[in-house]
Amino acid sequence: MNRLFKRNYCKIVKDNYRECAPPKFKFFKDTIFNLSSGVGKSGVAIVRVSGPDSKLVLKELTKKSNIEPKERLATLSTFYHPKTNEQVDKGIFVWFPSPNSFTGEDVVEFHIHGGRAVISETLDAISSVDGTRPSEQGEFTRRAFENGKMDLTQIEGLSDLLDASTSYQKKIALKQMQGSIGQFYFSLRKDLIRASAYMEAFIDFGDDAEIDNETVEQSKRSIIAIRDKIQAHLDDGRRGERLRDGASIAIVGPPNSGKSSLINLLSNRKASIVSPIAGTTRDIVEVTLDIGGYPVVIGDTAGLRLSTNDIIEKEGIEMAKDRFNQSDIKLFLFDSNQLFNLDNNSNDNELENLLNFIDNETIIIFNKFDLIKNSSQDKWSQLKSNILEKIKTKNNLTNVQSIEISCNENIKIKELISLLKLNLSNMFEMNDQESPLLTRARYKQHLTECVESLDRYLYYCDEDIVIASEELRRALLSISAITHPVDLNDLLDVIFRDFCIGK
Ligand SMILES: Nc1nc2c(ncn2[C@@H]2O[C@H](COP(=O)(O)OP(=O)(O)OP(=O)(O)O)[C@@H](O)[C@H]2O)c(=O)[nH]1
Ligand SMILES: [K+]
Ligand SMILES: [Mg+2]
Repeated sequence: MNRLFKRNYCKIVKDNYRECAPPKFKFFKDTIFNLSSGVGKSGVAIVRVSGPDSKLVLKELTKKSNIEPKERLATLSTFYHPKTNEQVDKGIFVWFPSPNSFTGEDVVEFHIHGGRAVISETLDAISSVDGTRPSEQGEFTRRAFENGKMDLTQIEGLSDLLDASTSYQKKIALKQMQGSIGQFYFSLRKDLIRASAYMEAFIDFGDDAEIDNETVEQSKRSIIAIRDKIQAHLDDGRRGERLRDGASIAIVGPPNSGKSSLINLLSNRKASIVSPIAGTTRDIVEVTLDIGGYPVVIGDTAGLRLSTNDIIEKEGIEMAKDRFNQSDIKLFLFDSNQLFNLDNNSNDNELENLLNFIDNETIIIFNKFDLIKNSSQDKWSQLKSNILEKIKTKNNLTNVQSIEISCNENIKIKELISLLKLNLSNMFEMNDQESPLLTRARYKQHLTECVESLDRYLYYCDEDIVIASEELRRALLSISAITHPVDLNDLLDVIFRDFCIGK
């Protein structure tokens, strides 16, 4: 490669890197404060102060004008109101000097007794110090972002962490808050910069560049590889969606097999009407649950009686079928006793048709197992394996999962839950190490735009190098926008609106 070209190439890479470096410190003038722990009476409350006058606040509240607080160590102290000199509380403060704090600024935390009067007097004491004001919603986090302590994906991870209601959601949010997804996008961006710098240098130098075709081809190949990596990340098989909305589980089966009894048992409440009348459930009854730390939405459905003439029931059955087809995990419930008493020689069309539904994502549940007498167990086992074998051959399945339970007698319900956990963990944790979970629609949008630009680049790069290079630049902007968007204001307002006052 020509030396001049090489130098130009390096300069372009450097400039681009600089462009996507995290922002510099902002040096906000105001010192902000607020209650950071939950509102209401509590054992301990935490009031956080951030900004240039944090140390002044500490001096005023401790009445020690030459205090040299220990860094990031809990110190017991009495706190006073600077105006009245009255004692406010006795508690602990922790001093986090800039830049080693959450916001990057000087921060002091007061750990005080969590009574309403103590909290309000402490806030009043702090507000009486010059240069301080109460924080706005999410303002501490916003400062952390604007001072380059966190990128936008980390902040979104923090927001998810505060919202997480299951341990799996918590695990993913914590990873994201610590930068997993941000680093993934950052490294994609770096690769893209390196690959595209060849193109830019080529344009700047034109024919003088004396770069061989092989160099251009190589740059093209690496761009194709990056494009494919982003596309693979985009094709995440709804994993991100499931994380947010929960995996979808459907309970289906013939009428009166105990579907509503099962959803009530799993959700520990009377969510759906149970009765001995076949055809009780008509609509889909949904319950959001945490099973083994995974978020799920379970739907109870109308009993599948394929031969019915009742139009309302028919409608319910259609809904049940749709729900079955859209679900990640399907629980197909049979009444063991009913199966047991079927006349072996009769060709039960209804049952045959029902068996067609069962696929790889189905767990077959033989409910009402309490009704199978001990003396009939051998006969039952035989019957069961015949049915399972039939399902396998009929639907071409290598394996079917099944379990015998009783909703009324609480037989093997724990085992059923373990089986569900196993299926959920296989589903949620798969490919976890390959690329981070696509957790937000916002990322999806930017990445899709990025891939579209790269596709246009690949289309144009042999025809019009200027257009092609412009597309590369756009691809870079799209991916940068995920962690460090150019037009921030609207986006930040939306994000920080979700945070509480003291965060
Ligand atoms: N013996 C016994 N009876 C059960 C069991 N589970 C449910 N039942 C009874 O079976 C009847 C039907 O139960 P449901 O839960 O309403 O059944 P379903 O499948 O929702 O019925 P549809 O909504 O009409 O399709 C009720 O009388 C339940 O008490 C069980 O494990 N053992
Ligand atoms: K019923
Ligand atoms: Mg029901």
